[in-house]
Amino acid sequence: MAARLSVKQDYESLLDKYDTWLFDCDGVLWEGDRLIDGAIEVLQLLREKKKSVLFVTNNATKSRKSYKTKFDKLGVEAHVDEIFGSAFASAVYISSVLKLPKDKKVYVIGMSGIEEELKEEGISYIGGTDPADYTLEPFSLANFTPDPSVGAVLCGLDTAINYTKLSKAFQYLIRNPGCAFLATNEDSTYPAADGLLPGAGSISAPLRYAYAKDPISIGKPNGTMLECIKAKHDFDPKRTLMIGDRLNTDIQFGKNGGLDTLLVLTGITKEEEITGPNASPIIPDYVTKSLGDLRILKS
Ligand SMILES: C[C@H](OP(=O)(O)O)C(=O)O
Ligand SMILES: [Mg+2]
Repeated sequence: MAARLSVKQDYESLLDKYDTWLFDCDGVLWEGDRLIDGAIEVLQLLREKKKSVLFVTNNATKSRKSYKTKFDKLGVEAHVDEIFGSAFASAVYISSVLKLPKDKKVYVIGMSGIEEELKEEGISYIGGTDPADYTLEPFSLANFTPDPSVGAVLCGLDTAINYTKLSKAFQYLIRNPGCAFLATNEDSTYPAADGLLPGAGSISAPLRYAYAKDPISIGKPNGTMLECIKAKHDFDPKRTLMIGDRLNTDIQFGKNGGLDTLLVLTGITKEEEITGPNASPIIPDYVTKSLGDLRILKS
């Protein structure tokens, strides 16, 4: 059973036990552009205590650089090399694991975050935010000239998803058996400021249904993200805490990587998913209502 944190001593023992603190973003630090109450103070406190603070988000709509801008705007101290997004991890995967040849391209369903990270990694792409794909006109196969250099389809959260993008991605997959099918992440939902919206997994769902194959998913809970972090930061997994709001991504990610986990209830996971007859089998080590609860350490 997860330990419920409530009194100051509980939080003090976390401070003693963990040197590296990995933070999920949506639902932990913020909902959309609204900060979770107390998040700034808690992060400041951890830095004052010389803890290493890293941000690990499945949200691929932004690159690390754009996240830095968001952190700055919200008044939260963060540095680009502390930020790990699934757009970045996907670009690293394509170049280092898939080793997509330089003359090949990626067809992107997704937004500028993916494009910026692909560019940064020297990977060519088409689709994405290309205005030619922003159309509600019926898709015509007769008028479609596929780019023969497409060697991978990468699908992330795309708030302008349409039938043309899905059809092009599908064509690339079925025409070329060697074409890799990748997803930045598979979150079914996304915690926006005013409620839940479909997440990146809901964008790739029509494609995986049509293609009858699952994509390789890069983000949490899969290990690629942790590999990216390990490549840049030295940390002892036994003294590292993963803090998240979603059981099947954040908490499972921590478990897969041998990290302890803290669940907050300010995002996706609700109380009934961790207690009672319908509780999930994914059990975090600790639960607290909100990251802001750690402010008790200042009193
Ligand atoms: C919600 C999730 O972002 P995270 O919670 O990992 O920051 C996502 O955008 O799919
Ligand atoms: Mg989250």
